[in-house]
Amino acid sequence: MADLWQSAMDHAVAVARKAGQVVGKALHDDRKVMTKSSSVDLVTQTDQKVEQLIIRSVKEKFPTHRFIGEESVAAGESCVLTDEPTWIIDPIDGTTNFVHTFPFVAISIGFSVNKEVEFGVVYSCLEDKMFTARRGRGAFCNGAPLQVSEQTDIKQSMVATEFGSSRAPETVEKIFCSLRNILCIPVQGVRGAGTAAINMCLVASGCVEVYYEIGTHVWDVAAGSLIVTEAGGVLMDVEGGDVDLMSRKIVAANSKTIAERIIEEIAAFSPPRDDVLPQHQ
Ligand SMILES: Nc1ncnc2c1ncn2[C@@H]1O[C@H](CO)[C@@H](O)[C@H]1OP(=O)(O)O
Ligand SMILES: [Mg+2]
Ligand SMILES: [Mg+2]
Repeated sequence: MADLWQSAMDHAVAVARKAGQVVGKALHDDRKVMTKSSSVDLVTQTDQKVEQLIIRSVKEKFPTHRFIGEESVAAGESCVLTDEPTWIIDPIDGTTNFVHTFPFVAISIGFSVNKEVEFGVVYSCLEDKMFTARRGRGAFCNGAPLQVSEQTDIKQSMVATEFGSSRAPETVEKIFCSLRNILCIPVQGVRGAGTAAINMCLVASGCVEVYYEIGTHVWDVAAGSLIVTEAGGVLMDVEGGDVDLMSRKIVAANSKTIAERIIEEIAAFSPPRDDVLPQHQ
């Protein structure tokens, strides 16, 4: 059903662009903040409004498709990936950035069939960069092909990561342990855009060699995962195994060499998986 997925992808691009306009407008007049799991896990009316806008628009065109949306899961819906065509949506990836007007905010839409991501759309709306990938057909930014960096030396590499939303002392300890180990390899720099989806697009674009994080959710990484692999990159678990998008642990790198080198330095921990209740811990 290749043609059907292409029309779904075209729809995803169109609705992501429309969502980006809503986000861009709300940046100036509608940033009323609420909290979810903790005082640093933020949500706004715009997150909820944009998710509803996307889901409504997709349902009209593809009434049988399923959804996993960040804000729907936060409202109690299940987060289980089946073999059915499923839209995996993060309406605003980078809500903390949005609230502070820090200029990296993305709409992330992944689409999976038989538990495999068929296409991914990440719209970095404040930069007006539309990142797209379709399985087997490459990754693009505003239509231009993307290619990961060719760097093989970790000491000449840039690393992206985030501090996440947990402030539990044991978690913060592990995050800083990994960060210190990696900084002292030494690598040339450590960066974080404040959004998992854009960090993955930075790997796909060749700006950073590797992004790793523990604590991401499936809606943060579904679309970006295909953009990275279609740009020639690799995905792994932080402990070296195969990536599992529900496991909340991800390494996205330009190569297996760089991924494995970073993994040596990561102090791993295991937050509750996305597909077991309760959500959002
Ligand atoms: N305080 C915080 N700092 C950074 N990321 C946070 C965060 N709270 C939630 N996150 C989420 O965790 C992801 C991975 O770092 C981010 O892309 C972001 O997605 P969100 O904006 O969609 O919630
Ligand atoms: Mg997110
Ligand atoms: Mg979000």
